[in-house]
Amino acid sequence: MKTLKEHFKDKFLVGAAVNAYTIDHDKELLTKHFNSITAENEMKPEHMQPEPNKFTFEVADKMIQFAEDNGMQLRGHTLVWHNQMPDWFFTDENGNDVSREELLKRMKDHITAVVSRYKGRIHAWDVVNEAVEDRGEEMLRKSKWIDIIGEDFIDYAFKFAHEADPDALLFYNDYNESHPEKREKIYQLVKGLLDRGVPIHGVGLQAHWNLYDPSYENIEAAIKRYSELGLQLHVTEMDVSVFEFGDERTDVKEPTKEMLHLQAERYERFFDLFTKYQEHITSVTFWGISDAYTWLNDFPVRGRKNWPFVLDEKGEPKPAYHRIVK
Ligand SMILES: Oc1ccccc1CN[C@@H]1C=C[C@@H](O)[C@H](O)[C@H]1O
Repeated sequence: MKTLKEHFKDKFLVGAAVNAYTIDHDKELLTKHFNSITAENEMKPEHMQPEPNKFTFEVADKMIQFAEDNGMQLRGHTLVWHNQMPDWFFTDENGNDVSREELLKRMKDHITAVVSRYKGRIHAWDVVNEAVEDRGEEMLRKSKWIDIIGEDFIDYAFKFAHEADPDALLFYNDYNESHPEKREKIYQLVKGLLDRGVPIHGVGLQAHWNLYDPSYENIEAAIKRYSELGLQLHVTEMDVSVFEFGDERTDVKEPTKEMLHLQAERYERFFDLFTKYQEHITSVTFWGISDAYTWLNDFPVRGRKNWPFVLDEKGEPKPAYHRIVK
């Protein structure tokens, strides 16, 4: 039976999100199936610069070394986001918001320190994560970034990253990327960046999907729409939850046969779409390695187990695996 990376080797990279534990514990499974990794949390600002001018690179250094030692690429995640930022980033010594100039300096210093450290070693960066508002008239979500700097915080983030590593592929990354309303906002945001000459090279589709949503039609429409921008597309955080978003039931202690069957159906159709658009989609990353661990065990319901991947809790292929590696 072919491994994931073997089966898709002529189509796109196949990646997995890793953490400080799985990079060691799941080394064999990682090197068997994947040729790309992403740090699930360890390269986010709260982990990379927890205190002003105090960078903690140890785990990230270990991950990039693991990737290079095993012929893998590494996707940097993420430089500018409204979540998982260290508290100090937006405030002065009195706890007040810093000025636009000061926050731009802190943004530049963070991006320059992190991106230049891994210059030429990190294949792609999620420069800005989840800046678009899900619903309503507003294009961009409220955040300390937009409150203090303004809407051009996004332009600056990409410019600083490009200055630090001109060869890195720079991505805008978001979830609910296939919902028509948000799709159009993401499209307009990225088109605006391109029109202003901002160095952006790709759109990251997080692909946090489930057994019921989004529709194949909406996914295909999103892939086609983003492809019109002429940029690379990365599926960056794929998982297929067995629960519909908003379903907070806690009575399911293991996936039912029906769930596994529907999940296999969905995964097959998803990867058929990725294959159909492989000239645009150059990387597909699962937001974990196997059902042994997923962030969905705690989101949106803390402590509620989920089984979103194609490898089970023992790292063995599930029905979905056999429908995509066919
Ligand atoms: O942040 C969200 C809020 C609501 C829905 C989905 C998301 C997805 N957000 C992702 C999920 C997990 C984190 O580890 C990733 O860094 C983030 O990009």
